[in-house]
Amino acid sequence: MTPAVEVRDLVKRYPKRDVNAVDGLTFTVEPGEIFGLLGPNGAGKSTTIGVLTTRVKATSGAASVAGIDVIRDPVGGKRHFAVVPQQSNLDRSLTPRQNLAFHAAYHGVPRAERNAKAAAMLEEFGLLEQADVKVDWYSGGMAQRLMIARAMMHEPKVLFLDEPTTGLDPQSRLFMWERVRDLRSRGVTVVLTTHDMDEAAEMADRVGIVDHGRLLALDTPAELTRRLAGQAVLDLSVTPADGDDTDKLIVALGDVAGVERGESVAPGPGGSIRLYLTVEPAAVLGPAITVLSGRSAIVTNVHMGTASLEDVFIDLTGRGLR
Ligand SMILES: Nc1ncnc2c1ncn2[C@@H]1O[C@H](COP(=O)(O)OP(=O)(O)OP(=O)(O)O)[C@@H](O)[C@H]1O
Repeated sequence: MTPAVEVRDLVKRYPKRDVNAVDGLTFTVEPGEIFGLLGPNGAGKSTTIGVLTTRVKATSGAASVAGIDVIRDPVGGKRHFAVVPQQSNLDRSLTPRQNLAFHAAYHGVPRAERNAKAAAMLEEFGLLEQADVKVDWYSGGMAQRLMIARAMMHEPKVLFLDEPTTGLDPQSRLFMWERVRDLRSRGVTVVLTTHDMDEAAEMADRVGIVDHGRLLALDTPAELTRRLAGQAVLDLSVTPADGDDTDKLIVALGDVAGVERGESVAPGPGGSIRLYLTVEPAAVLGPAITVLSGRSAIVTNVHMGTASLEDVFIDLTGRGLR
C-alpha cells in the first residue's frame, strides 16, 4: 500500500545557518494512522511538516504525501492534505460557515455540496449554533475546532495538526481527541506535532521522536516505554544527610538488586531520585529505604510507577533547556 506520508533522507538547511534544521530524516506513516511527531523546541518538527505541506523548500531528500512527490508537484500534493496551524488563520471578515464554504470553493467543491458539507462539519465539531456569528466571537478552542472542520471540507487524505490541543481546557481537549479518532475511523491519516506526552501516548498509534533534525526513535508509545530501562520506576524524595549528597546516594542505590540505574530528577536539598528497575517497585522499596536510612538520609515521599512516554522523551533528548 502507498504510504500516506513518506520522508526519505530529508535535509533542510536554512540560509545563513551552520547546522541542518532537518538532518537526514527518514520515516513513513501508514494510511489511517495517527502519527505523533515529538521533539524539544527547535528539533525540526515544524520544518519537516513545512516541507510536507510545501511551505518550506527542502535542501535535499524526498517527501511525498498520498503518493505524490510534494517537492516536485506541490500543487498536486495540496489536493490530498490539509494543515491546521497552531495560530488561527481564519478569515475574520467571514462568518464561521462562510469560512468553511470559501475553503471548499477554493478547492473546487460544487456550491450545493459545499453548503451541505459546511453544515455537517459545523454540527460534527459542535459549532452549528454559532455558525453565523463573527469569527472574532470564538474562543481559542472554538477557533481550533473550526480550523479542523475547515481543513476537512475538501476531504484530505492526510491532516497535519500542529499542537492541536495547546491552550485548550480539558473538555475541549477530550472533544478534540474524540474528533481526531473519528477522522481516523473514516480513513484519514493524521500527523500531529505535540509537546504533550500524555496526548501523544493517548492519541498516537506511533510516535517519532526527533532532535537536532534526526530521528531518535520511532515506535508505538507502549513499545517505546517498554524499552526504557525495564518499565518500572521508583521515585524517592530524599534529603541527604550533612556531608552526603544525591549523587552518592544514587551510587549506593545502584547496588540494590533490581535497580538498573538511578538519576537525580530534582537536584538540590530535598531533591528527588528516580530509580529505573528491572523488577516490581515493591521489591526494591524495602532495600532502598534500608540503604537510605543507613546513610541517615530523610525520605519524605515515595512514588511507585512505570516509565511514561515523557520519561522516554527525557531519556532520549536530555534534560537541558533548548
Ligand atoms: N525561517 C527560519 N530561518 C532560519 N532558521 C530557522 C527558520 N525556521 C526554523 N529555523 C531553525 O531550524 C531549527 C528547527 O526549527 P523548527 O521550527 O523546525 O523546530 P520545532 O521542532 O518545530 O520547534 P518548536 O517545538 O519550538 O516549534 C531551529 O534551530 C530553528 O531555529
